[in-house]
Amino acid sequence: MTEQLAVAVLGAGGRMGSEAVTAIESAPDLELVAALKRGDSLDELVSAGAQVVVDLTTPENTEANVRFAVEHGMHAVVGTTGWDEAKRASLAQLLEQHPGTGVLIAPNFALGSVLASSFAATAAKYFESVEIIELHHPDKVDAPSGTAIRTAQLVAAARDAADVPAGPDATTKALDGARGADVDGVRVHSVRLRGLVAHQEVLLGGPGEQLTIRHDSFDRASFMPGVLLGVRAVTGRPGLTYGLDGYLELS
Ligand SMILES: NC(=O)c1ccc[n+]([C@@H]2O[C@H](COP(=O)([O-])OP(=O)(O)OC[C@H]3O[C@@H](n4cnc5c(N)ncnc54)[C@H](O)[C@@H]3O)[C@@H](O)[C@H]2O)c1
Ligand SMILES: O=C(O)C1=N[C@H](C(=O)O)CCC1
Repeated sequence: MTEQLAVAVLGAGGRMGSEAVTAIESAPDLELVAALKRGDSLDELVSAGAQVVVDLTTPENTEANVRFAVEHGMHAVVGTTGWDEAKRASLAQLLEQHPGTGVLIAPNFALGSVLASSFAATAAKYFESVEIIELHHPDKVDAPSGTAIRTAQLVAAARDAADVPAGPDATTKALDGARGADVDGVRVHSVRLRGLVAHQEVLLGGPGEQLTIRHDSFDRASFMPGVLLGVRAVTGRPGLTYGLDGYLELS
């Protein structure tokens, strides 16, 4: 039998972390060697011999956690939000000093969500208008969601590459926030509602028509195939990968 990959979870007491612990424990090729909660020392990752660290913590803590992992020769799979361009650039620099070490930052692990964002980017240049509505549970601390930010970035890059002008918008008078957040020129609207898990709609409008690309995560089980895919693949993907789409064959 081939050796199991030693995996640690950070944020093991949280909604996603507890689900990831169960998924890793159920995978025959993976061994859960540490499950750290808030307040536990990161040194436990080293003493446990973790090869891959899964970070599902909070936007304030994730950067320090991941940098610690890389500095100690561990690969990391990161689902936590808050990784803006400056933090990613700084991490990429750190990874240059640790050749062979890989980090995956995945704003969304659900394969359907990754596909939906990719489809939206493909469609974006064919429509005058694009706006995003993301809808999540009310215990979420960040807005817009990491998924919506990533989707807006992909959509904006596709429109820029095709020289598509900004979408029409005659608004000159609006209450603060009424038109949502501007992410690279794409309007993103955030809904927080009890009963929801994680949902997103990309609305694409042209003369007389609308295309809506919607994805729903009804349960956090939806994220686990992507977490496991990331854990298994990251050891062979040195450097920084932003988006699970980087590990899939999407074009
Ligand atoms: N990429 C994805 O597919 C995906 C899916 C769901 C959630 N998320 C993101 O994952 C993050 C966690 O989401 P959640 O719903 O599980 O939140 P949560 O609040 O339920 O869990 C976070 C947990 O991390 C713990 N924590 C904080 N700092 C820690 C540290 N240094 N070490 C160990 N534990 C620490 C907290 O005590 C908490 O238990 C959020 O940023 C969320 O947006 C990503
Ligand atoms: O529940 C959350 O929090 C989620 N966070 C990620 C995001 O911000 O996009 C992924 C979806 C669920």
